[in-house]
Amino acid sequence: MYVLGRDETEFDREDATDRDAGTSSDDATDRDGDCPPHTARIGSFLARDGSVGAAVGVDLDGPHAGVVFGKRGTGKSYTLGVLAEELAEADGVAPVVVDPMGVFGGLEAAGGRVVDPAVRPASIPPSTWPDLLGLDSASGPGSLVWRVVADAVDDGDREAVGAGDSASTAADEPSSPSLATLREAVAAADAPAETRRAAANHLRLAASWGVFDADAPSVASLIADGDPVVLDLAGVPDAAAAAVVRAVARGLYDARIDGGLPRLPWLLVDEAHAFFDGVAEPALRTLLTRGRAPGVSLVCATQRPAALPSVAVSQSDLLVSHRLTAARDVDRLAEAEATYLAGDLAARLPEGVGEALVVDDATETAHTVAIRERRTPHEGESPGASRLSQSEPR
Ligand SMILES: Nc1ncnc2c1ncn2[C@@H]1O[C@H](COP(=O)(O)OP(=O)(O)OP(=O)(O)O)[C@@H](O)[C@H]1O
Repeated sequence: MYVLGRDETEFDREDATDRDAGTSSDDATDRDGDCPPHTARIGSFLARDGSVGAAVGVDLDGPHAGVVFGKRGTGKSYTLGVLAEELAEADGVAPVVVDPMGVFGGLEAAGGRVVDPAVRPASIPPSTWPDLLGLDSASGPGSLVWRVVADAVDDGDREAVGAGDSASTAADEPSSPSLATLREAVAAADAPAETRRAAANHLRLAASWGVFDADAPSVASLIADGDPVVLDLAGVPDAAAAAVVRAVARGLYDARIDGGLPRLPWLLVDEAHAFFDGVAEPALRTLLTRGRAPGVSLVCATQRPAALPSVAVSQSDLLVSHRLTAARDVDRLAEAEATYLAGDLAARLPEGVGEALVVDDATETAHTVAIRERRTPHEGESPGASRLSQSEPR
């Protein structure tokens, strides 16, 4: 098997080129052979004549940053699901899937759990709250919310220390005010009535999102057993979904820094473009630029590569691109600035669903890969009129 993302693959680059072209004599053995430990088998090399070559895996021994690109319906979510299945079976890792479209429920067949996301208000920094609520932080209501959250979090920390909580317990499960507590603090604040009313209204709106819970379990405790956790964000308002992604991304990073997570977490984010222009952005950026040091992997899938910051591509050591056609999206791919990608990139992107150009920074190679079929159900079928007319009673 050819292992992407691992500096010392079993084969040298020349060998990989042979395999890419489907000419290696032991292709069949490799295709059907066992998967080496700490490797995710994602598919097989695909030759230009359409023949399938050696198996291709992704290194799971160390952390990675990756992107999965492709036009609608080319197989991005499916590919993310294949990776999640492999992570479900691997030792020492823990996948968390951000599922904005509700298409990863099939991972339950791989031992996964679909959870309604819950976030402690304290896991969103006080300075971020005005933005989260759509308030200008320089405005009266915005600065009031900022101040009230900061005071409530400080009070909570003091109480935890006063109650004799050990530092580590406080770090694992920091106490958090509830939204009701925050609203009470707003009502009692020394501020004009109009300011208090506006701040309270925005907090009430946030409560209606249904994702804030002062007693929500930490993400580290959710993934303690290593089984996949699917955060079902279907139907959750954009701002609330962004808050969830922020809290989870930061929670994984902090848990690894604090030593509170014995596994290497993999955060797989579908429809990732939706999270790079809101409150989740700083946490995702942290994972992209600094996540690998403590062992946190991030894989972002999107149909709109141009909507991701350049850093998403420049920091990724693994790039999987299904078909793209828009020039601005292909340009973002080209920002990988890899000399081995020189030439007409758009022309190198495979046409077929489930086929991808895979760029591996570790070995500085690019290959066409046919992503393998899912073992668990994929729920991302686009609704088609023909399929609907078959299932609807007439
Ligand atoms: N590797 C594959 N093997 C077999 N079928 C696949 C593969 N990848 C994708 N498909 C098929 O293509 C369909 C679309 O794939 P998927 O839902 O992943 O698209 P997508 O790129 O995420 O689309 P969208 O942008 O609309 O979310 C799947 O439902 C599945 O039927």
